[in-house]
Amino acid sequence: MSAIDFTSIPVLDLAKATRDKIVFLAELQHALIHIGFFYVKGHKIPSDLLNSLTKQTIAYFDLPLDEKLKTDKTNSPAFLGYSSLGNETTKDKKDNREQFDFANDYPSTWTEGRPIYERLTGPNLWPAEEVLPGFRQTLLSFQSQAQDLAETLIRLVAEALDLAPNALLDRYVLPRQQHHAKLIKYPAMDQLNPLEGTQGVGPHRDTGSFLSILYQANGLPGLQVQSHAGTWIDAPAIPNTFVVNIGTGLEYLVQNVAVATTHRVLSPPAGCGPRYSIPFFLRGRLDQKLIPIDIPQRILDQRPQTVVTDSGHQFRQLYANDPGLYTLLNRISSHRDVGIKFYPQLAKDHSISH
Ligand SMILES: O=C(O)CCC(=O)C(=O)O
Ligand SMILES: [Fe+2]
Repeated sequence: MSAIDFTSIPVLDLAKATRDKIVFLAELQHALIHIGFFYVKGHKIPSDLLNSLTKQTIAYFDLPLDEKLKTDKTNSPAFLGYSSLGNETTKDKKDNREQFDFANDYPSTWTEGRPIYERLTGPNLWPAEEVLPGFRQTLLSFQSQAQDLAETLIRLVAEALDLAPNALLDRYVLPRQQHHAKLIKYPAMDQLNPLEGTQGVGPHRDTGSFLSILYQANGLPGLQVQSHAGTWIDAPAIPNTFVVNIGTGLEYLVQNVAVATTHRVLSPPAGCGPRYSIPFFLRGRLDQKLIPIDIPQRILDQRPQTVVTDSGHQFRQLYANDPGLYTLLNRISSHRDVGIKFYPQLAKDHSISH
């Protein structure tokens, strides 16, 4: 076990990043190296926008199934749109959540002969405006503000590791890159088939991304983070904050000195109603190999020695060598119906079946 383990998740105040930067960077450095998770308060995303986002999220999932299926992911080679309850798996176990994936609204530009992962960039599937007035605009506004926040944070992450502020952003994140976000609904246990278990989403590390920013929209508990010793620590919703965590891409790039910590979501207890949450994932560019960067030795020396994980996930060298193909294969194995429809050969070559 490492010398410094954690029993709770720290709250960092972004306002301090300008007011008292040295202290802020020291707190951030500690969170990156020893926890891999932190809350951020003092951000600039207006609460009015977040309240509208929560309302739109609930309204979307309350639509009749046939309306939601008009935006079904099986219509999107970019894996955007709706996936129904139990349609996603983590480590071959069914997750009990419904989702709507969205991203910066870009057209698809892939043509035959271009790298296949370029098909991951493509347009959103929106419900008709008259069905959910304001939905599209609210989500895109959140998407753009969450991206600004993530870019601010990744600059501060670089500084906290004694790198130049733009060392990560300029090289590894493209200005017009398509980043994903999603609306998620986790039904409470009394709304699920008892045989389905209590896995909202199973233990995992965020793969194929650098930073995740999570808004716990209606304040329900369920998110848990695994300490180095293997204990599950609650990460309850704290008003006016986001939960931030590190993805495996960034972990690899910085020689494991920022940890991509394992986490999971338990279905809400019976009687609580559903949990709604909205993560945004800052993705590294798909065409840029990941080559670990130089980090000062005094920072490397602080790395935890042993970290227990229930994730089962091993870093795959393919991610570093070909982030685009890796990201695509990851999406195919999480959403097999979409993968088999649009990428049958790849799914076959990698033994991905229903
Ligand atoms: O919904 C949550 O609270 C966490 C979601 C999550 O970890 C994920 O989708 O990667
Ligand atoms: Fe996650």
